[in-house]
Amino acid sequence: MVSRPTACLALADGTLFYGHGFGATGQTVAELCFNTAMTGYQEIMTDPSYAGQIVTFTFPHIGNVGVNPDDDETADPVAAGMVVKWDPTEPSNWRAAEPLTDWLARRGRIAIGGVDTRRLTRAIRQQGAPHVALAHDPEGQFDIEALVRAARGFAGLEGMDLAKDVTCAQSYRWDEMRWAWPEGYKRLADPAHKVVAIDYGAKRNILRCLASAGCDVTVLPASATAEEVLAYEPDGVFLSNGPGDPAATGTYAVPTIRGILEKTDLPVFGICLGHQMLGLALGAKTVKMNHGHHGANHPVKDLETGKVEITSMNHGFAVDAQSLPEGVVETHRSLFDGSNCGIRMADRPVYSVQYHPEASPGPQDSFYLFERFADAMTKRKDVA
Ligand SMILES: NC(=O)CC[C@H](N)C(=O)O
Repeated sequence: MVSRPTACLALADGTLFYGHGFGATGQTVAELCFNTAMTGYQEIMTDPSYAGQIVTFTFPHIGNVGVNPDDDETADPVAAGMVVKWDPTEPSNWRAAEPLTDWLARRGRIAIGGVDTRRLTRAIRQQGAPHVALAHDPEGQFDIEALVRAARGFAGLEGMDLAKDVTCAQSYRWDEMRWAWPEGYKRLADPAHKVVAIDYGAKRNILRCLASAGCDVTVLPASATAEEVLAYEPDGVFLSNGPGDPAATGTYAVPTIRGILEKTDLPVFGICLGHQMLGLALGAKTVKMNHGHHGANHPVKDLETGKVEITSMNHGFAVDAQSLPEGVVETHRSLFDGSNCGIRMADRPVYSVQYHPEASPGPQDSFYLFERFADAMTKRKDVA
């Protein structure tokens, strides 16, 4: 139990969790979710898809391997804060460059330790991702009423376009491949395919996976138009993951994707928010889930082969499989709750998945999806 609380997590229904604050001091409001992954807290905290969310880690030992310069999925932590069971211990790992606590403080992120994360996780499941306020004060002074009011005042992720906040400001090239110990990340020597990746909040390991599958990647901001994408004369188009409500981002992303689909026969591959963008562009609908899927052990069935993949997931919205129009096939389904996890156009190499084949963290069962994208680009060139 906590001896002297220096942090307080207030749920909008008035439930309070006290604990030890670490990282930055101050107060933040967000939606609260839980992630069940046993590794990869640094990748999770720096996944841009967590913008607007505080992450409860159900795995109790968080922080024990510190943080290092290689595992950031983007330049800064993007999750709004973190909730853990045990206060982080001194890091013990050959890759550790800094303790998690210092890293969070330097980057302005608030965390709370000493929380009964099992009880909190049950509350999240029962209430559906609650709105919360998290405060850290070394003096332990909390205005509880104001905190609960702040939690209630959070507008929620529905209707929020957050991709515009986390996308790149300018286009850039990416040629770094996956980690090859002991040399570190390798550079792509001889790329076979030119790919434009639209960045709604892309994780770096997705770009590394594309490069490792033989793609010379140019990353464009989320607002790119079909004309801007096609000006690069790509062999294929990739749609990235990202935060917020897909319907809100779709207002400008969908016309771009439709333009690409109407003007070309290019292979298109999307992941997570990119999957939702493709779904919307093809005429499907997206829905908000109760508490979403966030973890590294989610079983997904490939409906075409019958094979089950263990996948990494992080999403609070989903494509409604009932809304898929004719000509669009459901390819993957969650074995936890039956929700849609993949689609493709029946007659074109245009496909997407709700989960994360780049892992980071998580199993790498689904890397074949990057190779499938590369194969589709090779095939198209062979026909031409
Ligand atoms: N990882 C992602 O791309 C998340 C997509 C979307 N923001 C969701 O929560 O469903």
